Formats: sequence, C-alpha cells, structure tokens
Amino acid sequence: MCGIVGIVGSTPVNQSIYDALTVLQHRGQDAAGIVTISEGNFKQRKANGLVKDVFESKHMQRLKGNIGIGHVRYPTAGSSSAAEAQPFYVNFPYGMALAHNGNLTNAPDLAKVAIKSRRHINTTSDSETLLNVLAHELARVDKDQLDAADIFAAITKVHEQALGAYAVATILNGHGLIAFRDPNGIRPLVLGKRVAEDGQTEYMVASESVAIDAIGFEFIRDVVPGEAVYITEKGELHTQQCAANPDYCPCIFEYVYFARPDSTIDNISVYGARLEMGKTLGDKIKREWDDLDIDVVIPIPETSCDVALQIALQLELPYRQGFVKNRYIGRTFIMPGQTQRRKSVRRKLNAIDAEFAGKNVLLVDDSIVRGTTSEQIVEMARDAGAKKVYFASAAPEIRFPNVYGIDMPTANELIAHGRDVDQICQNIGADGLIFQDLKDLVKAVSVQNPEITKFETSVFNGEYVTKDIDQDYLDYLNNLRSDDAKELREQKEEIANLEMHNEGA
Ligand SMILES: O=P(O)(O)OC[C@H]1O[C@H](OP(=O)(O)OP(=O)(O)O)[C@H](O)[C@@H]1O
Ligand SMILES: NC(=O)CC[C@H](N)C(=O)O
Ligand SMILES: [Mg+2]
Repeated sequence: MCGIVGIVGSTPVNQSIYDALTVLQHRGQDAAGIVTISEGNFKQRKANGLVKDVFESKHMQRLKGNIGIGHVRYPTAGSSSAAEAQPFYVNFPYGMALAHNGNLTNAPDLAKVAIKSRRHINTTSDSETLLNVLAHELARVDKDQLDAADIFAAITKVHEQALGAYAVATILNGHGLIAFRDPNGIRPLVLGKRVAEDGQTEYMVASESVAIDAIGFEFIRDVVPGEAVYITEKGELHTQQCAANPDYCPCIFEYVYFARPDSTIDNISVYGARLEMGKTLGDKIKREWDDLDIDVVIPIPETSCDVALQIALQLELPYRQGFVKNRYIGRTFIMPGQTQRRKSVRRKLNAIDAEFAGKNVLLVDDSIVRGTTSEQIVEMARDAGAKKVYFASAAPEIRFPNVYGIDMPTANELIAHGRDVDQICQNIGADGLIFQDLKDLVKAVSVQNPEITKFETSVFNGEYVTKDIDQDYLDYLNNLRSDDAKELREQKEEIANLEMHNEGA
C-alpha cells in the first residue's frame, strides 16, 4: 500500500507535505518523494528510504512552491528501484507529476496503447503508465488552458480504460491539483481544508484522514468512488463524479492491517472497526473454545493491540503486552523480501518471560499472511516458558493473491493456501488456532456505516471486484512478482540498468 498526499496552499507546501508523509509512513517504507511547482518549474526529490532519510534540509529548501504532491511507496508493480519511486513526471502536456496508491490490473495493455500514441514509458511501473494514460487524454484537448470540464472529461476517459485500484494525486502546471479514486473506491482518498492566515482556503487530499489531522487541516469528506477533485492554483475547488457506474467496494484489509487506527475511511473509524473485530472474534472464541483454560491474552504488536484488548474484555481475561516492540524497526509484512521479513520479526519483537512462564497464553494477531510472524512468535512464547500457546487471527484465512495494491501476488507464498485450519495450526506450531469468519469481519467493519454493503475481500474468497481477473492473469502475476522472481530480476537490473534517476541529487 502506498500513501499519497497533495496540497494547494497559499504559502509553501513542502513542510506540510513532508509532515503528512511521515504520518503515512506505515503505508510504504521503500521510497518517498515530493514534487512541487514553483513559478512554472517542477522541483523534485525522490529516493529509496524512509521519509526522514530521503529529505535533507538541502532538498526541502529546493522544494519551493505553494502546490505539490508526495508519496511513500510499497511496491506492487515494477521494481523497487529508486527510478520507480514516485511521483512520476512527464513534460507533455503542460508538465505534470503523479502519485498513485493501488495497482492497475491491465497495465501492460495500457502501456501498449500509450506507446502506440507515441508516449514514452521508461519503467515497468503501472503508475508511470497511468500518468501517461491521463497525460494522453489531457493532451487530446486542443486548448492552452483547460477548464474543470476538460479535466473531468479526461478522467472519465481514464476510468473507461484503467482497471484495478487507483487513488491518485497529480499536479498540472499552470492549472492545479487533480485527485481521483477508482470506480470501486478500492483504495482510500480523503479531502481536507484549512483557512490560511491570508484568508485563502487551502485544500489537501491524502490517503488517510490522519494525515489531514496531523498537519492541522480539517477533514471535509472522503472522495467517493469514481469521483474527481480539481483544485485550481488559485484555490477554487471543483468536484465531479467521472465514472459511469461507480460501485462502493473499499478494501477490507485497510481496516484489518494497513490503515492507522486513528484514521477514518469511508465514514468508518479504523479503530472502531478493530474493536468490533475483537468483539466478534471474542464471541467465536467463547462459542468454540469454552473448554480451554486460557490465562492471559497477549497481542502481537503493533496492529493487533486494539483487537486483542477487546478480546480480553470479551473473555474477561487479563490483557498483557507480553511482547515488546523495537520502535525503530518498521512493519515487517511490507518489507520487500522474505529473508528480510523473517530476520526482522525477532529484531522487532521480544518476549517478557514473566508474562509467559507457566501460563496458557492466547496470542492475537490482526492477520496471518505468509506466517512469517506467527511461526516465530509461537516459538518465542514457548521459549519464554508458555505452557500452551493458542493463536487467534482477526482476519479470516488469506488464501488468494491480492491484485489491488497489496504485495501478495502468489498463492503459494500464503500459509493458508491449500491448508485447512488444523494444518495451518501445525505449521505455525500452536496448540490451537482460530480465525475470524468472513461474514463477521464484514459485519465488524460495516456496522459504523451500513451504507457500504460490499467490500473488496478477494484475499479471503477469491472474488475479484473488477471482474477482469482470471487464472491466466494470476499465473502471469505469479511469474512476475513471486519473491523468487523479484529477487532474480532485481539482481539482473542492478547490473544492467543505468536508470533515469539521480540518487545523489
Ligand atoms: O503472516 P505474516 O506474513 O507475518 O503477516 C502478518 C503480520 O504482518 C503484519 O505485521 P507488521 O510487522 O507488518 O506490522 P505491525 O507492527 O503494524 O503489526 C501483521 O500485523 C501481522 O503481524
Ligand atoms: N502499494 C501501492 O499502492 C503501489 C503503487 C504502485 N503500483 C507501485 O508499485 O509503485
Ligand atoms: Mg503485525
């Protein structure tokens, strides 16, 4: 999952974009970038690394201008090279830059069409392709100055061509900031505003509401599926529905794992959703495990803490933070390779023996994906002296690849693929394992906003909302993006490529 942000201000936006990116860091740890426009010139800084490492004060000083966009990246297409860090830039028409969260499922076809239209695509990133599709549609309008209707017409054309998930922020020289969300609203996008000292209203878009809160903007609302927002350089706001058949279907995994608990997405508090997940899973544990003698409930930090606390309340058992998290290690699941992910679990989490010695413990995690965390954590609980180790997952079994912006491209890498609960339990070495039921997860998330009746749940049930996904596509993705394929390709690219990116800048 990546994080995006865009601001049209009445004073320089570099620091606000930087600050917003730091609170979206949990959505992508691989690369970060900011592009601003100052007097018709684009200013850019992007590189691999965390926000705090990518931007030095010399970069910040150069990122002048009252309009800009930013991105934190967790790659799901192309490579993780710095050349594919975002935002991407094209000079025609007008000069524009784009930041994308999501994943296009027809990127290779779109790239072919764009190249036929004499656009140049320099990387394997789906986001660069998306930028070129939009640029092509804007270039078709034969005018020096586009108005809101021209821009919305171009986005309508993009919706007609692009498949998959996309929440986008883009800046267009001489015009302003454009943001839009795919017709299913798979990835989140919110809009905020702030009245500046000079009285001008400044606008902001971001992946999560927490970014809006953190830099002192006021949340206005979610951008709805298929909708586009255009904020002119002067700060005028235009919005329009640009999709023929928008159909709300946000990704449920945002609530399970990706988003910060203090964000609200599609009028659903992520924290509230996690508490509800704890209630429904707690009830299932009561129903199915009433004979078990559990002494204590222990979360696997950090994302599962809210769920675990609620389960403990539900079961009337003590809740103890038996694992201490090293605050300097990031999220392991979004790290690029399995070796790094495996190593990081033990560096990140350490057990407090007193909470385990001689006890029957119930460990709670938000999800079990590859099983990297759960396998090691069960062992750590036993090493710390636990008598019995039970495990509960707030998400159901993840058995199918994700194609919409979560890097789970290969069913074989998923621990629940082809295994029933007992087999998974055996694999992670637990004495008992319980998963949330999908209907309960949907209930837990939707209870705060009954207007949303559908969620993107393909990783649990294999039903892909865009309908273009078939076995051929999943095989293609498997060959392209399995951990092994990625490692091989990146080794080759390191040797062969001198890319269009100046890392030291
Ligand atoms: O089965 P796996 O492949 O290990 O993936 C699932 C685990 O990864 C995530 O944690 P992560 O360390 O990424 O972040 P967190 O600190 O936010 O929990 C998630 O919360 C699970 O703990
Ligand atoms: N996780 C994401 O949103 C990734 C965006 C885009 N597909 C990339 O790989 O850069
Ligand atoms: Mg975790």
